[in-house]
Amino acid sequence: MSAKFQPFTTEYEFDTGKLNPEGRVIVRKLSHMKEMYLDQKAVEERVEEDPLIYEVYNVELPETMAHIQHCTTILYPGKIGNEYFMTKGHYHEILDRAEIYFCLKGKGQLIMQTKEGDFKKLEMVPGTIAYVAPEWAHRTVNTGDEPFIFFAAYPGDAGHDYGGIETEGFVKLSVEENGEQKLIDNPRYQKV
Ligand SMILES: O=P(O)(O)OC[C@H]1O[C@](O)(CO)[C@@H](O)[C@@H]1O
Ligand SMILES: [Fe+2]
Repeated sequence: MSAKFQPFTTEYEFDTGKLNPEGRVIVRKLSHMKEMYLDQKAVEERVEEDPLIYEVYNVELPETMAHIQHCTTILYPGKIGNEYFMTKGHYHEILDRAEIYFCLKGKGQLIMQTKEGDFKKLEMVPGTIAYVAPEWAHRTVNTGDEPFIFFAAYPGDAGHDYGGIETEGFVKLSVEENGEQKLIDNPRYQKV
């Protein structure tokens, strides 16, 4: 009797950060996440141009606990107003599912929070392995001037819950002020 699922490899392309085969690709432009940036005037000014913010290359696997989802994310450099390009960010639908990030290129931040309002920021450069512990929502931010690329792996059944994050965002926002990166309180955030 043979196992139901066969082992396989996927190739990481060092120059682009893409996977081969590409798998399931998620493309997020500004128009897909307009309400997530604080400066809505800056959003309106940029939305016609609709900059590409990030792409995720997902190895296609069943969404069950038996599997380990894995993907690369290419988060482009840029800002909307003074807020750095970032991913949407999410809790896992099954809240206590963890995740591992491995930074491959560029530099950025991993910002995290719990439903109780705890907040944590980790800096990521090539070689950094970050552990997103169970119950922490996670978002990445590109604070550099080249693509920020990382590999992620997480339990197959974790799912994505964008709930409150789509409407009010994270506890803190990552912005540039006078040429310096800063975390500021998010005026829209309310503890659920
Ligand atoms: O789902 P979001 O928050 O838009 O961001 C995509 C992120 O989620 C993951 O696909 C998995 O949690 C990451 O690899 C990726 O960066
Ligand atoms: Fe996740």
